[in-house]
Amino acid sequence: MVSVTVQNLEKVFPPNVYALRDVNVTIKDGEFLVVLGPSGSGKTTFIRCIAGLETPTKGRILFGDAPVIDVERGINIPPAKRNVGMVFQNWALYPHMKVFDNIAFPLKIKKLPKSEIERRVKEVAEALEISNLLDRYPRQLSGGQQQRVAIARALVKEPQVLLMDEPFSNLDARLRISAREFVKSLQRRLKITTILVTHDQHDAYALADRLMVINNGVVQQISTTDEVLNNPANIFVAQFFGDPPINILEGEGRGDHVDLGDLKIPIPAPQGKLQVGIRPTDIYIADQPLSPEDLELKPGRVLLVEYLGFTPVAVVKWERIEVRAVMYNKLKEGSLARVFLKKEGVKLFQNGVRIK
Ligand SMILES: Nc1ncnc2c1ncn2[C@@H]1O[C@H](COP(=O)(O)OP(=O)(O)OP(=O)(O)O)[C@@H](O)[C@H]1O
Repeated sequence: MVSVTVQNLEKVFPPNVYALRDVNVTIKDGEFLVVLGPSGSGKTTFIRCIAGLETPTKGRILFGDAPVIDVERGINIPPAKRNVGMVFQNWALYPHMKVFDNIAFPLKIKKLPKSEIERRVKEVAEALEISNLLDRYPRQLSGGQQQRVAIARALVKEPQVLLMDEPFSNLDARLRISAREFVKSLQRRLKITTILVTHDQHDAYALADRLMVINNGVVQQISTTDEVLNNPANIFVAQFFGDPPINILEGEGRGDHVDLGDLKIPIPAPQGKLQVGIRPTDIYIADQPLSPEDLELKPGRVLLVEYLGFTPVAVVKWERIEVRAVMYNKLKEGSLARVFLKKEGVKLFQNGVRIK
């Protein structure tokens, strides 16, 4: 396997759409990188540039030490010679071919001997637990099975790099979870350098060794999922990654505290307007503090109790401000609640950029 190094990558679509701006990232040998961003952020363009299906306007990409594209030096290795496996959003199986032939297709193009093709298709089918499906047509398979066939077809070439573009988007919620587990354990087993693109933060959280968050073609942050969650680089990242979503409140820095109007939080903060980010897991309703360091705020009114996953989260209101807070007791809507804050979880932003 290889590392993938992306340097100063830019893609401008005519007349003037900047799909990618100066992207720099190195994906280590055997690493699982997830690229997370909203619709239109440049994710597909990024992965297609790596596959060779799109030609960047600037920059270079190396597999190990070897450039597969270097715009300035005029190097552009065609997709078939890059030895990448690609799984597309719609899986792109050939409907008129049986599973065996779908998987065998990339090897037939390479004109490998029949016996070799047979051996490799059987091997990959076994690894993906679809040996019993080789005689069926794609329409005779469930979504999860079709996805495995698409992955088998990507892997049968024994690629150096596996690229997956929204591979779970056609699966229902339950299948999605088992498909994620499957992809993760397969990647661990094969130790194949993998880049997966998704707009779904749950995919990202479940799969990524490292996460690259992108918006408007600009990389916002590249780090482990925990680091992105606990130390988001800016407000966009803080709001885009995290479930339940982070509370963002307008405040005023006053040196030794932040003034939120209804509440004053005793943490050091530069003078002036700022935004305060508090994850619902860092502000909670309970009968007593979970830890002696946690700060008790003024009691707030429980406006609403909602369930995010199976976790009860309350919308708490003071005079003006409202936040979502995890709930550890069974208070009814309308009750006055004791509210506690984990001060170390409070994040401060100025002009959208993280300052603390
Ligand atoms: N062939 C093209 N011609 C012109 N503009 C394009 C082309 N392909 C993509 N774009 C534009 O480039 C930007 C990035 O698109 P891209 O498909 O990479 O985003 P994405 O993050 O993958 O989005 P989605 O999640 O919706 O698939 C968008 O503004 C898109 O409209």
